[in-house]
Amino acid sequence: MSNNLFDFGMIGLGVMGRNLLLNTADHGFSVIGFDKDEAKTAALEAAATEGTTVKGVPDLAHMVQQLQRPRKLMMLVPAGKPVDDVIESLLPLVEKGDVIIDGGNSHYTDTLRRVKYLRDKEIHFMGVGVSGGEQGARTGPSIMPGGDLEAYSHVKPLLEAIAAKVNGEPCVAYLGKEGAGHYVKMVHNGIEYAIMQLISESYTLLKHAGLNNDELHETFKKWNEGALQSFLVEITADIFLQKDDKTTARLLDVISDKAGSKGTGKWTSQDSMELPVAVSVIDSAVAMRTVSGYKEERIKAAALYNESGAAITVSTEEWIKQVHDALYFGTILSYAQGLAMLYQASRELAMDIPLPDAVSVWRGGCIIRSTLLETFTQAYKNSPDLSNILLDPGVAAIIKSAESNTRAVVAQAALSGVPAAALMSSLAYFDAYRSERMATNLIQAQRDYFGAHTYQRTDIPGTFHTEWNH
Ligand SMILES: NC(=O)C1=CN([C@@H]2O[C@H](COP(=O)(O)OP(=O)(O)OC[C@H]3O[C@@H](n4cnc5c(N)ncnc54)[C@H](OP(=O)(O)O)[C@@H]3O)[C@@H](O)[C@H]2O)C=CC1
Ligand SMILES: O=C(CO)[C@H](O)[C@H](O)COP(=O)(O)O
Repeated sequence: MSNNLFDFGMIGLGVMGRNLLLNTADHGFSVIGFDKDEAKTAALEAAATEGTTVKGVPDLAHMVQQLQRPRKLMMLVPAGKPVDDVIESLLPLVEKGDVIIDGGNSHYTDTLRRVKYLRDKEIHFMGVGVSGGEQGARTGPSIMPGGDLEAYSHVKPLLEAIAAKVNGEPCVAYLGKEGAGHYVKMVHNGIEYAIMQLISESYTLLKHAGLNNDELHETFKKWNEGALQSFLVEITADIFLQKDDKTTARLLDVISDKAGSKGTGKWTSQDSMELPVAVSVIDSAVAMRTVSGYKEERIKAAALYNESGAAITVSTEEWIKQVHDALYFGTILSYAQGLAMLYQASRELAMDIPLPDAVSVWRGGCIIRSTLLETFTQAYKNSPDLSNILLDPGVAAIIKSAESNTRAVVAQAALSGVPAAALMSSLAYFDAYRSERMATNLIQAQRDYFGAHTYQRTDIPGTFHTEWNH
């Protein structure tokens, strides 16, 4: 710490801000934090590792005055108005050339607006996605920065120090202009929703075959030692064992099935439609969280439509293998759709997102980290401008190996009446994507029939309209 000035300041000392700041201090940076909740500010220093330089201050101006220039400040406050409020409180305190970072889950259009607003005042504003939850923030998250390169040069050493490491490489890279960091984080979360939905469908399909919590734990634990190795499969295995501290049940069995959400999955679906890019597995995941909220209607519908579905016909061992492959297939389709969205957004929104770097950054620290990302890294090494990872021969070989079991699971889910919207969606997307000729020629005919919307022909160039025989 030179001149008694601090290297880095944090505004918002909740789950993410406190842990990221302590992580930063552990890497030799002197840090200072402020939260409008005085109790959180007061608790900061006691949580620091011995020998690190960490200070909590109850006043924002006091914090800003104690930062080295150009000042490097991050906020980790809830998205929306709190971010604008923090910016307004900072404006009288910061100077030309300072760097303000929003590390929360802000919508990228808000980030674009804020970048412009602050650029006019010669303040750098960076939208930086951070993933890894509480533990990741404390020990090494995946970090997705976007913004101007000059600002990035000021914070690069610090972000590289605190990020998760994979094979010694930090899980952070410059991901493009202005809103690119938050765009990549939004799509990361869309993929997160899709994979979580696929895992929950796999859970219900295995339960349908009679697996209890201990067997589910063993199954997911084993899966996590193989091709499905990932953070989400790993924590799922743990979840089955957690005991409830209020009853004799396992905790999972007493958790309500109404799923919450803060909106990033929905934003991914909404923005995919603007581009447009098809992210149907993500859409299904968002829709299923919504359906989960219809609890009272679902209870009535369950009584009305209570026919039991067909039993599973294969052995439990074979069913576990089939569900494994279906989850693997669906997971690849989730990444494929998210990455295709980034590919398109990078061009349409002129954000210059380097896809190989985005994939590399996701390999460690974040919620969607998995060994599959090594496969995708290789795919981008072979072909850096790949529009969809399904077109990579290595990925195609994996998909083909899992395809037949995926079909078996989707068919069985339909016959048994087990909800499996994301798995079904992944297979439906795949079948459309691999169709040289789809049935959408009929849609074109219908559009021209009722609305003279015109169509193109397969044999003659040009645009045509027919007076259909009504
Ligand atoms: N939790 C997670 O796993 C992840 C969260 N994120 C994102 O990170 C951001 C922060 O999340 P998280 O840490 O979980 O949220 P928390 O609610 O735990 O912490 C936010 C903190 O910011 C404080 N705060 C709000 N407004 C101001 C202000 N104007 N000035 C100073 N402090 C303020 C809040 O105080 P008070 O409580 O008094 O309002 C609170 O202490 C969000 O955008 C979230 O979506 C990203 C990745 C993972
Ligand atoms: O950003 C995160 C992880 O990367 C959040 O933890 C996650 O998105 C939570 O979202 P939701 O509450 O909508 O499930």
